[in-house]
Amino acid sequence: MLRWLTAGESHGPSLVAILEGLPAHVRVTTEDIGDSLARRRLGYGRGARMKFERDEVTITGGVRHGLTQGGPVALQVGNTEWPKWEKVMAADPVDADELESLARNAPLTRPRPGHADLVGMQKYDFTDSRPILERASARETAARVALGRVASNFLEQAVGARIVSHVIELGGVRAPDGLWPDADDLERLDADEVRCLDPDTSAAMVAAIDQAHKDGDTLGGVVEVVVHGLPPGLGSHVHWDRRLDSRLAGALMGIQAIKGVEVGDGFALAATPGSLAHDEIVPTDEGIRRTSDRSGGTEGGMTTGEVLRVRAAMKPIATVPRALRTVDVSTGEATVAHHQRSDVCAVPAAGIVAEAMVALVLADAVVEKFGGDSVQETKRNVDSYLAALRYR
Ligand SMILES: Cc1cc2nc3c(=O)[nH]c(=O)nc-3n(C[C@H](O)[C@H](O)[C@H](O)COP(=O)(O)O)c2cc1C
Ligand SMILES: C=C(O[C@@H]1CC(C(=O)O)=C[C@@H](OP(=O)(O)O)[C@H]1O)C(=O)O
Repeated sequence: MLRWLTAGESHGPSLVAILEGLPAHVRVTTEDIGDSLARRRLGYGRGARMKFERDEVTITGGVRHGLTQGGPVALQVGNTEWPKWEKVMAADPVDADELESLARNAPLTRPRPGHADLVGMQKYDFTDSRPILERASARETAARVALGRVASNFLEQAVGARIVSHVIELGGVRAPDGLWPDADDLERLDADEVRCLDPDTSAAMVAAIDQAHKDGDTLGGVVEVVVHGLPPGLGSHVHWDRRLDSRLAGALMGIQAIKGVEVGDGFALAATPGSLAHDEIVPTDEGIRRTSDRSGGTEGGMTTGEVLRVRAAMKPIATVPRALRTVDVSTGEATVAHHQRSDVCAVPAAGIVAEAMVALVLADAVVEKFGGDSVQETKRNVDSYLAALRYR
């Protein structure tokens, strides 16, 4: 079993993360993780913070000379904003007069609709939304992406699986159906401002972001994560919580602002007659194959060996510049929500976070099915399973 955990606040000194349960000999370096973190910062429509926040990653445990050692992998992503927040976010008590003199520390009493602010204050008994928004912030996704890179290196080295995401809808602009990337399209997608495969759609998405920016508004969209090279049989049909689709859906819904998940053609299948909704099975010279990939590479909660496709729908950024109505909880008066800076659209970045979550779930499923204390052992187990597969 793989376990992972993150800690840290948006303006604290750093985020930390631990991944436990990976075999030894997974090749991974600080540079690999830095590359993945840089991909999360790409994307047209992100706010001011992305221009000056750097993700300073340090691996602090579990890796030696570029190889995992079998113990928990621990890492830290430094927040370069920290010096400005040293007092406001200090772990130890700070002199009350000094704190009061800091404009940055003024209590946030106008909770933002669409954020954890209000309900978090109610639940955790705070009169200031700072302690809530610091942890609810999607800054935390940097830690997940860092762990996701370790998991995805493992998947590639043990199984040969490769993960890539793309944006299929943004601000209501939709890419043509039936278009999904090969693993080799990753660089091309990263070079596109909104990580969309189709250049015309990409241009329309960029225009939609410009318009939203002008209007003081924000946008959401849909990302699709595509995984090539998975063996059949990850997950299981035998129990709801062992189903891979259920585990993937939970992981994707666990990303801030994700409000819907689809596996394969998802909701569209609900409106399709059964004769056209499934992937027919045919004999070919290369063995048994499916004629299409509407199911997104899972049947009965298990991978089929076809391309895995899962989608996540992100709501528009909740800190809307044209601020939304709220209540000032210190007075009970109607007012508008506080707004400083924020992203206009973070859908391309959400795709990178979704890749990380999918990588972690799949790595867990691989460890569960194939075991192994070294990657070599996992790979031998995968190879022997594939060699013995009936009905290939
Ligand atoms: C990559 C990424 C970046 C985000 N950036 C912002 C942002 O700049 N401003 C904002 O208000 N919300 C941002 N969000 C979304 C909020 O964190 C999210 O709306 C909030 O957690 C509440 O959503 P929930 O109800 O789904 O948790 C971002 C989300 C993601 C995944
Ligand atoms: C810092 C990141 O994203 C942040 C996520 C976020 C939110 O409310 O979720 C709000 C913004 O932060 P701030 O309120 O400090 O401007 C984003 O920049 C990041 O992705 O690294």
